[in-house]
Amino acid sequence: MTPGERHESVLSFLERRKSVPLSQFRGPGPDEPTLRRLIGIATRVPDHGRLEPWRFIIYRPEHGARIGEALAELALRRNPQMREDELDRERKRLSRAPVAVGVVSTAAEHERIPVWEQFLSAGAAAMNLVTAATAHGYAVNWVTGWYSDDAEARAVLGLSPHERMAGIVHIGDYDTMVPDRPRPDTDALISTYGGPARA
Ligand SMILES: Cc1cc2nc3c(=O)[nH]c(=O)nc-3n(C[C@H](O)[C@H](O)[C@H](O)COP(=O)(O)O)c2cc1C
Repeated sequence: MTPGERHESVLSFLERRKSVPLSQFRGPGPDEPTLRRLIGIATRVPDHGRLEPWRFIIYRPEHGARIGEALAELALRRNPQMREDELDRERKRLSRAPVAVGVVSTAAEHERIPVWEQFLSAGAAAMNLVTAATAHGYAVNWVTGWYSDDAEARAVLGLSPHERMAGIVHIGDYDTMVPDRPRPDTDALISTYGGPARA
């Protein structure tokens, strides 16, 4: 990267990037070296204080099936009225894609760096993983769920009590381009501000 060097193909890619519905995922998805490269790119994010307040858990479908079973058991304990189709959804949560990567926020109180900023860095890492995997040609979808807000469920997913799941990034192959969803009206989101009015 040199000053002023323009990466037009990257800009054009970012203008078109979109997620693929999980129903369209198929194998084989990334092999281990490719996945590790993508996760390496995910770590290349702004990180105030260089705390590295994130880590990554790789869930392959064979492990995802076992974890899903435990999640379904827990979900049933939380809500004994759950229907069988809902339980089945829990069972399959981590085995719907060739690989799912848990982007874990390890944020902790720090004398100088707010926890909020550490959370944001984990979100940036998750987005970098989404972008990198999409750029590699994979189907990608960033999902969270009730398990992120449930301490026992987080333990089932391999998290320590103080950790939070920023997102589970599903990665696989796909065959069909999906239509884009409506995108925000950027002009409506942008303003300029010159400071408070003087009395
Ligand atoms: C933190 C976070 C959590 C999400 N969790 C879910 C989820 O649990 N279920 C879901 O269907 N979509 C979820 N999404 C949205 C999907 O990623 C969605 O497919 C995405 O917004 C599509 O937009 P894109 O095409 O710009 O990637 C989540 C998004 C974010 C940022």
